[in-house]
Amino acid sequence: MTIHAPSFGPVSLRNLSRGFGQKTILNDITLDIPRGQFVALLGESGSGKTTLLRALAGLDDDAVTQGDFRTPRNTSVLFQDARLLPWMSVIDNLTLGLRRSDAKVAASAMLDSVGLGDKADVWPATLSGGQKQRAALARSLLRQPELLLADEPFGALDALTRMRMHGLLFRLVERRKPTVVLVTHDVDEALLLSDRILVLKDGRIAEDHQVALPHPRSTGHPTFVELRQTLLRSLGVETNLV
Ligand SMILES: Nc1ncnc2c1ncn2[C@@H]1O[C@H](COP(=O)(O)OP(=O)(O)OP(=O)(O)O)[C@@H](O)[C@H]1O
Repeated sequence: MTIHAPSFGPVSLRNLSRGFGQKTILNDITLDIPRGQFVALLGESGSGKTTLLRALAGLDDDAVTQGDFRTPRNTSVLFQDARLLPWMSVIDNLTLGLRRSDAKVAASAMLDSVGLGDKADVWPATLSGGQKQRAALARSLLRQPELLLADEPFGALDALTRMRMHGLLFRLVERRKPTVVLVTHDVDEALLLSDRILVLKDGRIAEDHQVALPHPRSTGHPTFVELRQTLLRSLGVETNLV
């Protein structure tokens, strides 16, 4: 399936393929994402979501494209584990490698905005899982990325913390409007946050849904419920049991 977004955006790839051994994981994927769009990437386990994200992040030299492959230089990646360096304070983790004279001030402000203003000088090991992910999010956004790639960033968090993180991510992203690709297993997370939902299946983008619902979204909205059922069915979940 070839997907053309309304305008040529910061992410543009043509005929991306990737296999491991004899197994094709991504099969000729073509995708355009307009600037500032929030895209959620769904798919069953093993469908290739992380493989696609790694290719977009430029972390996979063996992903093959024919023709265009464009992503912004200023891209941040957020993983399921926070990947903070344990021997550096939280604020030093944020400013590491950041070349701007106001790095400390900007990092402090970013920590404030994720609710970790009082944790600047502590070791990462003293943070809870949710706090670590907030620090990782702060580190990513401090780079003011044009593209934020997030691979199940809330996957390891409990349900309540996850809900808080949804609100936080949405508010922070609204400020600067980077383009976002969020890999998730969670259909509600995709529906609550994104402008567009892609479903990866059999190596291809099998479905491409626009989510034209205003924010904040209600899980009870009829369009939400309908799209939720469609997506769950696509993911092989019996919706009458949900
Ligand atoms: N480095 C690798 N070597 C061999 N096979 C790999 C490698 N990386 C991924 N794969 C295989 O590619 C397929 C897709 O993996 P990928 O991690 O992209 O799926 P996913 O959709 O992100 O899965 P999940 O939702 O379970 O995280 C899987 O079958 C996986 O075993």
